[in-house]
Amino acid sequence: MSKLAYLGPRGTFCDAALRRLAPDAESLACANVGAALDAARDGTADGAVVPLENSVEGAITQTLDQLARGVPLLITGELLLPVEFSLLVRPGTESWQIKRIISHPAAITQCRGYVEREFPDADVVAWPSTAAAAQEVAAAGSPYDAAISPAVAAGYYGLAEFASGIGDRSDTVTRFVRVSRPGSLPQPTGADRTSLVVFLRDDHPGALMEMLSEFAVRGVNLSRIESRPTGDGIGHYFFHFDCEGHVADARVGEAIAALHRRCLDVRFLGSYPRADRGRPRIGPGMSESEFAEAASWLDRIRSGGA
Ligand SMILES: O=C(O)C(=O)C[C@]1(C(=O)O)C=C[C@@H](O)C=C1
Repeated sequence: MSKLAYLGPRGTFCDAALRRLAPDAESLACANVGAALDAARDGTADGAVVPLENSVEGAITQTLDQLARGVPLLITGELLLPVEFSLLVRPGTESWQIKRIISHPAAITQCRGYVEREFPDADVVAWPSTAAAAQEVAAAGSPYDAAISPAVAAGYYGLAEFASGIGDRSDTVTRFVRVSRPGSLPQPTGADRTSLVVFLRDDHPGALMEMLSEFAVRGVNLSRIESRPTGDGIGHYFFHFDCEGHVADARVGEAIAALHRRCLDVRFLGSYPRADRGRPRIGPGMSESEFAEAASWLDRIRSGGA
């Protein structure tokens, strides 16, 4: 049975994502995303399940930065998980007693409207995860009164659901990915996504456009682009890309190879089935058979044929 690390403890959205992505896996709760990825890297676990982006909050930058550096890991699967928040309290807690609220920063931001409306004077404090917040509120003598958390954590930690559906939007989704140490890639399914990190060779006019054009001229649709600071001063960035298709597809493989030629470094983060099963629209001249035919035509003319 494989063991997967995740942002714990039991009851986080990450826990729910892991159970959906790998129902038979053993799970290893970690204190933060970095620790979960390190467990996958050093072999403590066979892989990890981590949040990558949220439909309201955008990128989970901690995950992006950790995947871009250090020992490489490959994304082997993704899941879109609807996220619904509840306010969890110790049983018997009344509204006027809720003065200190804790949760994961992403959860706090997604419930800002509710908290400002219902508890305008409360202190809101960031905690490592939603379920860690629930666990803290349940602990004897905790100075905190309420946790923004998935409802399921109430059962795990003996809390009561003071309010449910407290997110500012009811249709929020977080995209989670499963990562593993490099090995074999998931087979192409025709509905795949490829993730990459690109470090520029130098900063010059049009550098971003040159990268984008490698995808555009091969008819590869991008589904996400994110710039992240390298840390080497203001104005220095690297880029995360998600594109439609699998590295085994000629158009995707050639686009990535072109970036490898032109850029300082390209970190391949994996090709894996899309959670929404969406298939790319393949423009004229961009199909596998057309790439293959063009390659054999080139071979022919290079060897003197017509
Ligand atoms: O704290 C959790 O429950 C998590 O799984 C983390 C996380 C996140 O990193 O965005 C996941 C989904 C929600 O957006 C809030 C928190």
